[in-house]
Amino acid sequence: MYKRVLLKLSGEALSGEGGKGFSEKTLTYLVNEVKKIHQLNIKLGIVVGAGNIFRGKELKDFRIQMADQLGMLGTVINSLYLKNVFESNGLKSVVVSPIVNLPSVMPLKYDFIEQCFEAGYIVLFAGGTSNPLFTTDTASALRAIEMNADILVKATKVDGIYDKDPKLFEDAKKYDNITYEQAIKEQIKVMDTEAFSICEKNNLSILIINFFEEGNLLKAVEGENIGTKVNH
Ligand SMILES: Nc1ncnc2c1ncn2[C@@H]1O[C@H](COP(=O)(O)OP(=O)(O)OP(=O)(O)O)[C@@H](O)[C@H]1O
Ligand SMILES: O=c1ccn([C@@H]2O[C@H](COP(=O)(O)O)[C@@H](O)[C@H]2O)c(=O)[nH]1
Repeated sequence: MYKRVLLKLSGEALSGEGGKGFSEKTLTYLVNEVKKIHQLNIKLGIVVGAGNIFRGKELKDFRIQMADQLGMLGTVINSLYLKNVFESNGLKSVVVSPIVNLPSVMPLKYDFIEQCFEAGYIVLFAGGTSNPLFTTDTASALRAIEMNADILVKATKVDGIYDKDPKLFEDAKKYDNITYEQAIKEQIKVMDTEAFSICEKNNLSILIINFFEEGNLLKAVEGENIGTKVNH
């Protein structure tokens, strides 16, 4: 079983697949899935995207530098939203981010994060990398390494990495394992190349799983053979 896990959630884990905003049904599902792993006493960090609010590239009339700042703020909104939902359901959590100074957001400090983990808090890393022109995939790779995670679990809308996009091609073939090098070379779009590259340099395994399949998160943390594993 993994002891320190960075979970990357799509913004759609809050809205439902393809949706915008927040869905009570999806959030209840999310809380139940997270509860199953939190009770194993693992140190859990979460990076959440903002596809349910803004993805920079979707704002066509904006310069990307500006649009991405809205996207990063979207991740702060989602993290605060999640903190509230978690706490209403008995899950202690803290939001950390270098990009905003709000009463419920703490600065990102390694010693503080470690104290939170020791006290059983889920740490929500908000604000992406703090820089436009990136996405929360890259942020999750950075934060995973900063928190010394054993694994980066990307919980998304597909059940792993395929040789082509399985949402577009019915004949796409799934990989159980793939190297970082192959993922980068084949320009696999399920995760940013930057994220693959950071994980490769720091020897951090990635597991891609389908978030919307009940029990998957627990199976992933327990080391079951699901999804697609990316390593050397
Ligand atoms: N080779 C591939 N294998 C698997 N999925 C792929 C592949 N190429 C493209 N995809 C697509 O990548 C998508 C997942 O990446 P995407 O960036 O949309 O999700 P996310 O990172 O979970 O969301 P968000 O942008 O909200 O953080 C899948 O829904 C899938 O359609
Ligand atoms: O480091 C970062 C992370 C994110 N952004 C912007 O936020 C949105 C939402 O993140 P997703 O990973 O797409 O869910 C992203 O599209 C960027 O616009 C950023 O600029 N820098």
